[in-house]
Amino acid sequence: MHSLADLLLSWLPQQRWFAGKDRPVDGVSVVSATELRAGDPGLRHLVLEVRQGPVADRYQLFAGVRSELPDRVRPGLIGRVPLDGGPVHVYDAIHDPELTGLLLAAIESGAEVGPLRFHRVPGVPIDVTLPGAPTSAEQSNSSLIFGDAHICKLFRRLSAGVNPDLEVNLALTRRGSAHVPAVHGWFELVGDDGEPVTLGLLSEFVPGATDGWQLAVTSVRDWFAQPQEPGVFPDPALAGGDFGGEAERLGAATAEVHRDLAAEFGVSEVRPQDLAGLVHAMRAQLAEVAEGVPDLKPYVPAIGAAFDALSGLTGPLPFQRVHGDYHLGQVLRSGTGWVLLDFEGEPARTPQERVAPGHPLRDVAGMLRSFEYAARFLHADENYVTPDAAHALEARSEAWAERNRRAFCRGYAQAGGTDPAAHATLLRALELDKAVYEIRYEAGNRPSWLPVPLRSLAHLTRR
Ligand SMILES: Nc1ncnc2c1ncn2[C@@H]1O[C@H](COP(=O)(O)OP(=O)(O)O)[C@@H](O)[C@H]1O
Ligand SMILES: O=P(O)(O)O[C@H]1O[C@H](CO)[C@@H](O[C@H]2O[C@H](CO)[C@@H](O)[C@H](O)[C@H]2O)[C@H](O)[C@H]1O
Repeated sequence: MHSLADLLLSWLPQQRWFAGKDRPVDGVSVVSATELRAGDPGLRHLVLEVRQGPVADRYQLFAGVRSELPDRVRPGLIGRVPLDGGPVHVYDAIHDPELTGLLLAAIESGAEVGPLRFHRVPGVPIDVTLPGAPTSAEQSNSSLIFGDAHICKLFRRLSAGVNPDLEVNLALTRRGSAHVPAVHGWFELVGDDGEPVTLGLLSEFVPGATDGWQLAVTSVRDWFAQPQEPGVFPDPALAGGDFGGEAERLGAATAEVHRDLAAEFGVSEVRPQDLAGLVHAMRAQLAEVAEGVPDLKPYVPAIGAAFDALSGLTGPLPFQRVHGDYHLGQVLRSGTGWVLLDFEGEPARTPQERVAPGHPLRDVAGMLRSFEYAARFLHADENYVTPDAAHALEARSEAWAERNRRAFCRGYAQAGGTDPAAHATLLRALELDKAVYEIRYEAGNRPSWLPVPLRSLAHLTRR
């Protein structure tokens, strides 16, 4: 029988949340194990150290332990291992409602178990009988939904310190922002040095909401299905599932959140001549990603030129705390408006980079990239679009992306954000930088999606 570490070697790279799929895993070890429940089923919190070449990343796993495995838990199975004197099944406990409830109970009671500390925001009622079920969302971490009351995000790859998602959400909740779900609690691991490592965030669940990605892709499908009279290109505004109005409102919500972030975390003025560090970082990422993904190489000169053009900017630039990884999957349309999620920054960046102040147009650029993704991602699905049809649909994709880009930027500027139209050089460099990041992200996390950002580079670099 294999050891748990051996089983994890092959199990981890199959998980959506595992961020190192572009490199072989050399070794896995358990560096912290905390028993949250003894018996059958049992629950242990594990911190795993995963070694890949010179890099060692830490991931967390809530490991369920059972002698017999019910079918509902089977999707999380890691394998059978010798433990506590007998062979037992070990599995990812997010699939086991008998165990997920223990997390909510620990937050409710403010429990301390070994190095784990659970916190509850005072005054928030928590019904500990609610079972937690995993979401089916396309995401980098894992989340559990408890009834229609709470959602608990388990950060998978761990980094030292307070996670920026918790830090920013606490600040915006305190400010009474209507555009973030209220924080209900969190939990962390406190190391021997007293430093916390945020492990999870419990937030208000926004019921009946749909995320921006689903809405946008539905709109794109409707638009692709819109009939066309010979020689007359249809107006995307007249398509049944038009997203333009929502894109404009999303732009406005984004500007309001930027205003609140500036008020909470401050604004510093960066002189154009001080942008050299930023350009250097953009160029370094470009070189690194092109090395790993040769298909990026033909675009390197055009992208590099767009970065260099930043040296021609004039006037001080306001830098502030931003979302940092802004896209359509990070926004929910609730019954009352747009809600922003996941202020964790880009998961493929270092913790320092994730919290570094940036120009607010960085988020605008992220969302514009997302419109490009939504407009073209169906092209990568050969069951939906044959290579010939993909060519014919390109004009439709272009029109959809353009309409929603404009609407979003209009909403953003009208609500008081920096006018994107007046900062074309900066916006272009930020958009290309985001596209390069996406190529790295897709190679490491979802290799089958790699053609999506690669294909859109042809358009971006021609603009
Ligand atoms: N407060 C919430 N209410 C309802 N659904 C949510 C909430 N927070 C997250 N979700 C759902 O979970 C998905 C992933 O959340 P997110 O915070 O972006 O996680 P990740 O960091 O793993 O990408 C979202 O796209 C959304 O569908
Ligand atoms: O998991 P996070 O939401 O923190 O962000 C990472 O994963 C995203 C995908 O889940 C990725 O976003 C890219 O794909 C989206 C479609 O799935 C698209 O809307 C985004 O524009 C595109 O960047 C994101 O880059 C990554 O950091």
